[in-house]
Amino acid sequence: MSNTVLALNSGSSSIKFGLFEIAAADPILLCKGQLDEHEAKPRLIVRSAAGEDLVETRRDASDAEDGHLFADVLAFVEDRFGERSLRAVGHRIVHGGPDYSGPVVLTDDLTAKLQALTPLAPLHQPRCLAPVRTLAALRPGLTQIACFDTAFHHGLAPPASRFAIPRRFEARGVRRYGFHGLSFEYVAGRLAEIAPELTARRIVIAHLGNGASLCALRNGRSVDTTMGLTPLDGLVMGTRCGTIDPGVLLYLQQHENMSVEEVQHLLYHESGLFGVSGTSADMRTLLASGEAAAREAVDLFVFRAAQGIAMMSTTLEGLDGLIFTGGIGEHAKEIRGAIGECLAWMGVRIDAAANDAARECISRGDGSVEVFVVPTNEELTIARHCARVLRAMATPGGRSVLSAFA
Ligand SMILES: Nc1ncnc2c1ncn2[C@@H]1O[C@H](COP(=O)(O)OP(=O)(O)O)[C@@H](O)[C@H]1O
Ligand SMILES: CC(=O)OP(=O)(O)O
Ligand SMILES: [Mg+2]
Repeated sequence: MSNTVLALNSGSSSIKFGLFEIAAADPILLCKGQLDEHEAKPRLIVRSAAGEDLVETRRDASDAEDGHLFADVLAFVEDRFGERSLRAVGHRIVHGGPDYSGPVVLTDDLTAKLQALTPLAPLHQPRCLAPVRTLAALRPGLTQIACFDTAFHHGLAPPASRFAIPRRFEARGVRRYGFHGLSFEYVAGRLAEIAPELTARRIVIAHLGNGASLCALRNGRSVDTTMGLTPLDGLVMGTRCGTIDPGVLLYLQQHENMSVEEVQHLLYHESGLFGVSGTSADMRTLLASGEAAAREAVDLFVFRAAQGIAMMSTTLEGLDGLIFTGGIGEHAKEIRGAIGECLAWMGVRIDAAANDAARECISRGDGSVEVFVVPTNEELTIARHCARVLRAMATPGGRSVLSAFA
């Protein structure tokens, strides 16, 4: 019987998962899949590690709301790998607040505490926590582990972490937290494998997906990032505005008579690529569109990403490596190419043929910045975290679960 861990990556536009065998030094992917809850007939797809279709089920929307898709995932795992093979479920939890620098075992109390952070990540936190409750109801004894997007940025310090508001608010936790940490951690680890000579240099990772953020890395650690107290700050995103004059928020409330809830909805759901194009949040649709507004939305996305990379380079006092990841970063060669052009003055030179082919290294030899495309793997990061927590739990007289990650 294998010891397995199910890693759930609940994002703003999808729930992806991977099932991993955790006996070996590094977790081994057994199968992967996706839950599409927002389709008219919510769908579960499971594929083998090599990508062959294994299972596809559809449910009525009301069944999916009641967690039946998760019951289908458990049934698949138990059927295929044995009833007691599943040792834990690891969850991507977007906001961990100020306390967590690593993964922790979820309890009812912790789940409630994390739920209270919903106003700081309204698009994500409920979507991340709903499966925790569903799985606890389906398998009450099952160990569930929270793996935080914020944890990788735990070491952020002023000035990068500080907002220019009265200090009493910082003491209450109003500061830059940063997100996409599970992705940045994976990519930083992968970079250490593919270009070890770069790890001590000045690196920016661009996670460009439905949510998008940048991370400045020094010696493999996050020293700056574009998202803030919430995943609303920084780059232009699918439906989120990114950095905006805070006076706009006051204007909307004072002169457009919008309520706080309406402003929140506008900034999280109606802005970004969707708001500027007026048609779509999906980069594929916008790139294929002939409309001027779609082109302008893409141009704004590129402009702000390039500005952000220059800003992260200021924190690092230069730039030696730039890595693209996330759905857009991995697949949209037009966006990588356009960002590269905006940053030519900084020594970024993208090789058109390598970029078209999405090779691992896409920079030309005459530039001063090495540019890579690295597919992210948040599920593997979650599985690694879970394996460490389970090992620490299993060590007789060993360190506590929490101190093992300090
Ligand atoms: N071939 C492609 N060309 C351009 N954009 C793409 C392509 N494939 C995916 N994308 C973009 O990636 C986005 C999703 O990124 P992803 O990282 O998977 O999202 P999430 O933030 O939900 O994890 C989509 O909204 C789409 O705009
Ligand atoms: C934090 C965040 O923006 O996540 P996602 O890209 O999944 O929306
Ligand atoms: Mg994602």
